Amino acid sequence: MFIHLNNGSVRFNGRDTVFALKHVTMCIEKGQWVNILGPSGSGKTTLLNVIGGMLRLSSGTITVNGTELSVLSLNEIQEYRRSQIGYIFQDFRLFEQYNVLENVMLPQWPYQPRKLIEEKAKVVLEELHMTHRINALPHELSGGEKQRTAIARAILHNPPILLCDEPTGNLDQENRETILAVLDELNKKGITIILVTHDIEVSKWGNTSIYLRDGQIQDETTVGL
Ligand SMILES: Nc1ncnc2c1ncn2[C@@H]1O[C@H](COP(=O)(O)OP(=O)(O)OP(=O)(O)O)[C@@H](O)[C@H]1O
Repeated sequence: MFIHLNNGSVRFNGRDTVFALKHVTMCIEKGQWVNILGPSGSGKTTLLNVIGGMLRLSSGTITVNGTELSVLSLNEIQEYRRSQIGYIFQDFRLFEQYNVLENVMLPQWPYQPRKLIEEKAKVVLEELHMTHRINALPHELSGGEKQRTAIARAILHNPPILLCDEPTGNLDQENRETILAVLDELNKKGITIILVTHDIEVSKWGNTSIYLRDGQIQDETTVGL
């Protein structure tokens, strides 16, 4: 099993104690595209963050690609995130002062020679039909172009897993379809996609959908085909 969450719970101890995930068990096979649906506050982003190593479980275990995340040190978790995970967001999270090419290259700057990163970034941006915009600043881009830039940045290091948090939430219908088609192409090349959405139309894409309510998977959900 590529991703195996076993009886995983997340408890936040703030002013109120909140169980964002409650004893969730699920499996995801390599190369799948899994949508996570559910109402606001149901635990979707929490689940994504647990898989991405941004958040530790309060109890239970999660194993990704043979590695149990709870036993990793901080450095090992950072390395896990760097090698295994790409992440895209509804609000794109581009750096406004940098152009498209620089935005794509930035996360890899500490790790590889600049020239090599630039070559790779240009290839990825060409695949995403962004070559004509590599010098543009984020505020000069359309929403779809911003998200294609964010996708290029997220996949530059060839992660096996792409986590998508409402990736089409800020896009019109045409751009939504374009971005989903881009994700579909990446998925066909083998990347595992886990996508959080409110939008039932988006869930028509991919292999399967998980419905969360109040931190738990709903009964009718098909988990792991
Ligand atoms: N850092 C935190 N501290 C305390 N409670 C939190 C924290 N992060 C999330 N929660 C709570 O955990 C629950 C699940 O939150 P989560 O963000 O995973 O939901 P979601 O399904 O992604 O919601 P939305 O669709 O609104 O983004 C919510 O009740 C939320 O208030």
